[in-house]
Amino acid sequence: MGEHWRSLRLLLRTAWRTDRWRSLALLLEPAGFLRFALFAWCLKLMADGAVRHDARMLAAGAAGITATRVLWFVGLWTGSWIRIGLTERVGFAFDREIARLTSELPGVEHHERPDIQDRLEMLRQKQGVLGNSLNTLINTANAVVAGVGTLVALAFASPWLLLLVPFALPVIPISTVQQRWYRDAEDRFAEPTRRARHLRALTVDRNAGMELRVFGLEAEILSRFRRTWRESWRGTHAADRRAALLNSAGELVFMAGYLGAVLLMLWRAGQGRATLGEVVMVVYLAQQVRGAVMDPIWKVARLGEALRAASRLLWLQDYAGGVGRGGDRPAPARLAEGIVFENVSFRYPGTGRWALRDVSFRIPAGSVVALVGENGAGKTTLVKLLCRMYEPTEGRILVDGVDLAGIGVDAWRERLSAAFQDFARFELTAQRTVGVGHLPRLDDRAAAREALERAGAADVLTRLPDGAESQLGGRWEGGVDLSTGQWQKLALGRALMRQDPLVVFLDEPTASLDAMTEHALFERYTNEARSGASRGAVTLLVSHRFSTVRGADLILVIDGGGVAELGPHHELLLRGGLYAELYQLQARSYA
Ligand SMILES: Nc1ncnc2c1ncn2[C@@H]1O[C@H](COP(=O)(O)OP(=O)(O)OP(=O)(O)O)[C@@H](O)[C@H]1O
Repeated sequence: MGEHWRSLRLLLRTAWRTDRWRSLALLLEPAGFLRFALFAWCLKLMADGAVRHDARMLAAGAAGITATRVLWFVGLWTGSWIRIGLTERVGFAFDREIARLTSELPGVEHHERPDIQDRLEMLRQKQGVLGNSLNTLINTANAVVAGVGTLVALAFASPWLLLLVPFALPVIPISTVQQRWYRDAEDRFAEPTRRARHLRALTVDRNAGMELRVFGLEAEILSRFRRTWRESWRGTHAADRRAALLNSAGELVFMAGYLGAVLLMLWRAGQGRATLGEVVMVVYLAQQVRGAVMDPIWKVARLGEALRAASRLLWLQDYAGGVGRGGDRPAPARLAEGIVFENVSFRYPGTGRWALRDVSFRIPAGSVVALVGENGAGKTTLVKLLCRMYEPTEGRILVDGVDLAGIGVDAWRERLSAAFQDFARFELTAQRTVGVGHLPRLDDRAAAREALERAGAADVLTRLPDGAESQLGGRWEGGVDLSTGQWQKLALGRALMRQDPLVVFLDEPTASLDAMTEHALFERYTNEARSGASRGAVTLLVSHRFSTVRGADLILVIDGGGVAELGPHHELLLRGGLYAELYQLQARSYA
């Protein structure tokens, strides 16, 4: 219940902050829902006026009916106008909040943990419900006012008629049970739903398109998509079927009560204890009783769905609020000693396996270090820890003797630069695709050109129709498609935009380039890094190409999540350990 109140407060607070005047105006709308009771009362006046040949009574009833209809139309028109405007704004406010929370999360845990992915997927699915939640809240208030008005009018005609209410009551347990079924189905089938979306995304993914065709996977993916989608809907369909059966049973019970109420009024009229007007009023109102009881309950159930969606947003707010952003120390202006890993161990959240175990080593200030090791050894994990995508499970990372955890995440990130194997394809102009590497110089033509030249990637611009101003991405008007290698070159240029990074990560950033180009690029990077040595900047390169790696000052060999060897190329060769073995294996295959 406490969670529901929090969700309701979130909803009202968002509406209030979004548009105060519209929020206030909306409070008036429920008052218009007394119209059912007023309408029935006017019908009674008309019928009694006709029987008694009382023209004034008849005219008052007719005028009342006309007035309630006119008021209803005016209220509906202005109410909808206000409501649509406010609902759109509130929906947008929620969309913006979700985007803000997910994009401002400091790490990538939410991208990589399946349980968080499931929750985010559910939130995404319910984004529409959440956007419409204010509408649902007002509908609920309207239904409650209409229901109470109808019941009061009935009691006024004959208190006995309130006996009809219990016939409509089975809807309460029915609705509670139905809600539980739907919620269980939602939670149980979140995983297949996410999988179905992934498969659907694969069918339209440009990168996957080639492989799907070469391997003849289209039919297989489609059939898996169909199966998974069906599986994901199985729970909801089963809940739908069971809900429909229960609703029919509830309907039968109410019909019995309604017939009883009409018979009671006819009997009373026969005894001369009720007027024709009262009979008409009851025939009209009695059929509203089910709505008077059920509508608020249904609307409350819908509101429950909206509140559950809001509670998922609250969960995201709590989750985002609970993720630390490090201490408040600034990043050092320069590195004097270097970076030390002190007994660092790391387990990805939600897994029982150590990705890194008791890792200790030192990267001297101003050095270029290559990370090598077999697939899954832990190289990228090490890079992620240094980028602060995750914090070590055990141990410490020291930057010039200061615990990295005590430095603010944002302050630290401002001093990093990186190019990754899974680089982003920012479909902006070529200038900005590079410029986002250092936002203050987003549109600085000279800076972007210089960064591209230093990355050996200036040729990409010369091949574009409008040079740096060319729009990238084939799906945009006049947009140009680039090859993977060209995209990668722009990503490399981006990594050189920041002027004074303390650490530069190159995590297989040249995987789409040939070995010669990679070698030449790395040499250039090494020179770059050494020119930054005055600030003590460190470059960390992850590569599987030993011809490239050998130029580094130090080579860190990772094996099974631990440090196997550390030293310069010639030393490691002489040592005849894992590095020497891997190096010679690759050299022989090249020969
Ligand atoms: N998000 C994740 N969640 C759980 N385990 C992960 C995650 N990412 C990596 N791992 C596991 O951590 C270990 C180290 O992975 P990592 O990506 O660091 O290897 P790597 O040396 O960079 O490999 P590669 O050369 O293939 O890129 C592997 O066993 C991998 O399965």
